[in-house]
Amino acid sequence: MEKIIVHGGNRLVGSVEIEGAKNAVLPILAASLLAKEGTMQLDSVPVLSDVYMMNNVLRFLNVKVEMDEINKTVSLDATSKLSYEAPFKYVSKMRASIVVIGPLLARLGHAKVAMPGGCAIGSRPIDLHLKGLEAMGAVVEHHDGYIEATTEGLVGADIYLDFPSVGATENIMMAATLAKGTTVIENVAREPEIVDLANVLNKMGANVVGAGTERLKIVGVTELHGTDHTIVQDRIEAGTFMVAAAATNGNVLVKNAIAEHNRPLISKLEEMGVSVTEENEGIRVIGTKHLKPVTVKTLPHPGFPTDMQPQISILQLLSNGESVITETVFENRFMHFGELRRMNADVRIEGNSAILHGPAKLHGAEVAATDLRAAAALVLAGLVADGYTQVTHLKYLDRGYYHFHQKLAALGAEITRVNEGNLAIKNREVSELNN
Ligand SMILES: CC(=O)N[C@H]1[C@@H](OP(=O)(O)OP(=O)(O)OC[C@H]2O[C@@H](n3ccc(=O)[nH]c3=O)[C@H](O)[C@@H]2O)O[C@H](CO)[C@@H](O)[C@@H]1O
Ligand SMILES: C=C(OP(=O)(O)O)C(=O)O
Repeated sequence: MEKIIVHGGNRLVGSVEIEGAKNAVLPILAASLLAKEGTMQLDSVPVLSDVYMMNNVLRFLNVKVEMDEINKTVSLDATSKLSYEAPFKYVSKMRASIVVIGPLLARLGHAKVAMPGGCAIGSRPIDLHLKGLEAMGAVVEHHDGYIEATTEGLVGADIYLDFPSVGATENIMMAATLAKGTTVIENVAREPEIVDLANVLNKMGANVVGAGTERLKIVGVTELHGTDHTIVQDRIEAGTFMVAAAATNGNVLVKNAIAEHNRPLISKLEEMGVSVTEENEGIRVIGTKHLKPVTVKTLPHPGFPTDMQPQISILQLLSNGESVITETVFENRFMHFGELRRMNADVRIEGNSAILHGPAKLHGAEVAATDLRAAAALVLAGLVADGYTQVTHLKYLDRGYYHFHQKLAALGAEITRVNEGNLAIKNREVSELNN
């Protein structure tokens, strides 16, 4: 079984490059379906399993997709006759593929997409996506595990989202670009990835105003075309390295990180006593030996991101006293605490809050990643634990982090990724692990 093996105790020092954002590139790849003319040329595309998966969904829909992993580019040509059906085989592997439904409906008037189902962190329904599409005139049917939406032509509508869902905002925004008339969506998600998608759509010829605010106005146009775009930087990957620096009492420059996108995290790090400074080249994080406990509550942007909750919980465990973390976005995003208890973490769960007692003396153990950010958090815990930590179930990590252990190793971590039985395991590690 593949695993990451970390020997804790090293300070992280140096600088680290951050990739383009997974959560921006996935809907932007789906947006290529809207381009009747020309090709899309994307730069700063992160080399992640989720990107391969989305590329396969698009290929199945008859988009020509070429990815260059070395240069981190993807070109997409959706000018041929497209198919309207995204089957279970692909959709079941990645929830985010549900964002093809809005563009397919807008371009073809027909979309048939397998139900994405729930996943580890919560049930994740798509009722808000569908309500928005129905308000624009789509007829939605559920049968045999599929959602089938059809329309004679989408029309602009006034839509209010009960919750500022990222995926629903993206799906409805993309559908509205080719609808007849004006669509106004209120209480929309305001994440930087929504802004990146709106920027791409406008470059493709759409008329989207208000991205980054609570209200989006989209005036429908008749046709969209391909464009060039550089994917916005991944604030969650940047945040993960900021936490890694703070946890190891290190000194790390997170290159080109955008402070504006990470305000809630920066504010919490400063409250804990960590030094965070904006430099010309990025954000420098310098740790402290005496982390202060803090209270954290996850919220839609610009609140504290749920995708940073498992990672910051490691800092809370290391801080001196009682910290609380409350998860309000997903109902089942505390699974990493079960694994962290194996490493001697003192955590009590009360409803949607976790009460953490520090400073924890974490011990190395064999732990299993339960989802993407849990995987990152367990590796971070390993960086500060006594002895060796082995993290398994790395398919989750690969959904969202490129060269994670290599980047940590370059900063000074003692970390390796191995296949059990692979000769790449250093003899010293093997003998110590057997003891
Ligand atoms: C690929 C991508 O961009 N993923 C991000 C996106 O996921 P995703 O777009 O799935 O997240 P949403 O913002 O839609 O979900 C937030 C909450 O709303 C609920 N909900 C959502 C839609 C709906 O129709 N009905 C409903 O009840 C969900 O169950 C969840 O509890 O935003 C999340 C919240 O910031 C992030 O954690 C994910 O990393
Ligand atoms: C939950 C996440 O992603 P997804 O919505 O793709 O599952 C994440 O990026 O932490």
